[in-house]
Amino acid sequence: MNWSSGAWSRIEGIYARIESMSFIKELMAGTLPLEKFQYYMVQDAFYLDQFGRALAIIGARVENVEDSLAYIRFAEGAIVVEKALHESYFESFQLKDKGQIEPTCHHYGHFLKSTAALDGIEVAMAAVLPCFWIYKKVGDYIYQNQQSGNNPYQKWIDTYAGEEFGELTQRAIDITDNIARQSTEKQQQAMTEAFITASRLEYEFWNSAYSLKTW
Ligand SMILES: Cc1ncc(CN)c(N)n1
Repeated sequence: MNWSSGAWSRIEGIYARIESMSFIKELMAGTLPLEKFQYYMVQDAFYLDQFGRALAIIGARVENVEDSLAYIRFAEGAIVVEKALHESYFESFQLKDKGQIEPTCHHYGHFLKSTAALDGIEVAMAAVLPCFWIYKKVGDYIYQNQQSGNNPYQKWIDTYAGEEFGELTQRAIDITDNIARQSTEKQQQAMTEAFITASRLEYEFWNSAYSLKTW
């Protein structure tokens, strides 16, 4: 069995809880209060900045040149493509003040950057994987189950349910599985721990947006 299949089986409970979160249900129905989506977007702009840097650190550290290039491209994608989605929402909300980073985003971003910089490269790759994989799953889940055709959050849904994001996700899974094959059992366990932590933080990220959590 690939490392990724085993790791995903460890987060099935967390993922099931994500699908049934109020934030996700209301996003799917298009009824999520704008205030909660705006909070999420502001925090996510801070998040993407940190996620992009974590990916760039991995790109700089990984030995294989093709893998290095892949992570550098992932970093570019997070900063350019996903941020463009945010900019379009900021524009339509006429949001000028980009606010401040709140506790969950602060914790998650720093977890990713410190793991990318200080842990084994295989652990760093495992830590960033839920950021791709959970979003792809959630995007597909919403896309396949949404009822209303007039959803203000459709652009967000289409981005993560889209083919392009699916290809990036698969590439990240494949590279991480490949490095897991070259890792010891102890290293693989550390990878799984990092994968679980990041998945918990994905849950907390949406949860904190729903409760508008501040310092
Ligand atoms: C918190 C979070 N995690 C993941 C993604 C998708 N890269 C995102 N935009 N925001």
